[in-house]
Amino acid sequence: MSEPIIELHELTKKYGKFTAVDHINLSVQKGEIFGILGPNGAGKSTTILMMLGLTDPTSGTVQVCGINSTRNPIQVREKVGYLPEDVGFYDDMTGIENLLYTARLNRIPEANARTKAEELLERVGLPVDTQKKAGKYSRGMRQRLGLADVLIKQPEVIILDEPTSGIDPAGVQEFMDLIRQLREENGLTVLFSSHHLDQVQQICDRVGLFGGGKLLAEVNVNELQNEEHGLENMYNRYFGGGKSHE
Ligand SMILES: Nc1ncnc2c1ncn2[C@@H]1O[C@H](COP(=O)(O)OP(=O)(O)OP(=O)(O)O)[C@@H](O)[C@H]1O
Repeated sequence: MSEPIIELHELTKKYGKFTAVDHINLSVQKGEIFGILGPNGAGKSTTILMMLGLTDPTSGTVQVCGINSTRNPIQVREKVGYLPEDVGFYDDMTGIENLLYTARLNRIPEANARTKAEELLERVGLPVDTQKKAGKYSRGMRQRLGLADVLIKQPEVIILDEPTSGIDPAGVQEFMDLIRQLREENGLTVLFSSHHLDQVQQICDRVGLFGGGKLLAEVNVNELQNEEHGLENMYNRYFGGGKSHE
């Protein structure tokens, strides 16, 4: 049975006379991996910011886990983990120290926090007892630590913005497998915003194509399964252009 966990209704954001997000209606179901695709300036980030309650809509509504993000931004952020493209850490602290810091901010009891942090480091494939400071981590290690940092508060929804950029191909594959496992084992709902069409096609159940502030189409990725570049062809039908969407 499907159960909507993210619901946008006529969601609109204007900056002066400019409409960045234009009457978007969308329903993402619990346990779905939903892709957000579109060219620069399509309104993807603004939509995500409204989901997180970090910017207010001009009109329309956004609900996540049944909570109105605009009216109750703090409650929403307790349920939603957000991994931005460039994660910020305390660079002079180790991975586990960073996780414990986030755990304290989220009022996770100290005793549980250490066990949880160690479990998560293992889960994302980072060494548990290293003295290496986060400032010395490679890009791929930072993304893995970012994912652990998002997961420590046990969110119901995670929003990943270009999570694989700068990671080598083997690392990308591991990262994607991990996301899928998290959905399967924990019933996590994932919003995956990326310009990498092949990754989106590989991991997502459905994809929303954003353009000019509008949700132009919702694509069921299963229906493209037999087409090697199915999503890319579909993207090009809407937005034109060549192979790269970096
Ligand atoms: N604070 C702001 N003030 C004015 N205009 C803004 C503001 N934030 C975003 N915009 C405009 O709104 C439009 C949508 O921006 P948004 O960042 O949501 O696009 P995006 O799809 O996330 O793009 P990208 O792929 O480049 O991240 C853009 O034209 C942008 O210039």
